[in-house]
Amino acid sequence: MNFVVLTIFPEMFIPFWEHGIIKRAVDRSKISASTVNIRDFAEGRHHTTDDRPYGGGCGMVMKPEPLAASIRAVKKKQPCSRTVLLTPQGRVFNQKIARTLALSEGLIFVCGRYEGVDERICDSFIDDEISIGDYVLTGGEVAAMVIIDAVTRLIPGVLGGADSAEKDSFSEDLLEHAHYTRPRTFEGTEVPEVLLSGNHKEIEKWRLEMSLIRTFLKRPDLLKNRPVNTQEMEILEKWCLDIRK
Ligand SMILES: CN1CCN(C(=O)c2nonc2N)CC1
Repeated sequence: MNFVVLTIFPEMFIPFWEHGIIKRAVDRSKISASTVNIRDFAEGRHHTTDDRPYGGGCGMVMKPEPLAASIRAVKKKQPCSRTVLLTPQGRVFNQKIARTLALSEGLIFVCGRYEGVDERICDSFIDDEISIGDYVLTGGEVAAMVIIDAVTRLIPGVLGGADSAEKDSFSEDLLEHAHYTRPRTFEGTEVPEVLLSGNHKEIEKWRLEMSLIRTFLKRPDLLKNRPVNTQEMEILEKWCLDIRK
């Protein structure tokens, strides 16, 4: 997987590439990660990347020429990569989209600033418009980091076997069960007995139960259209929870 981020603030990504899961993935050659400064593709003495909006109004708009030139330059090296524009107008990012993006050969993230990018870029150079949520950021960079983090951990071989992504929250469209570690008693509160039993069948059953109940209580929307198998329905019925209400 090749990640390339087009931004006018490449320095934002230096610490991001140098820590945690991203660094481990780069060191293990599971991903490549780089930035391209859009300003390097802007003409004129000041390498201007933005201008006033046609039709008037407040704020500035990112000019199409530097964006087009920088996207073309990257696509020339990575013709099979998908271009992703970070924008509040995009489909809202979730684990399902992360899993799909993780199958791509490469992703080129276009990080807008100001009021956004010239619409002609969206029309002719963008494969995917993605939002990380219904709020307004100052730029697409943080959104790109969120997506790169979530996608990288899904790439085979990036997470060690012990912390594989299969049992994540949302891996089966359920929230994760509660987690506990030592000490066994913390400020008078005990770890659930079943987790100390060594009975893996019971532990798995408890974990599924906790995931289902937590999802029902915290994110019932995730259950609304999710097929529920017999075992799961029995658990929900045991808790007298009707998910179809
Ligand atoms: C120009 N700039 C405006 C603000 N912006 C976002 O709010 C955003 N990006 O991805 N999810 C989001 N929400 C990114 C682009």
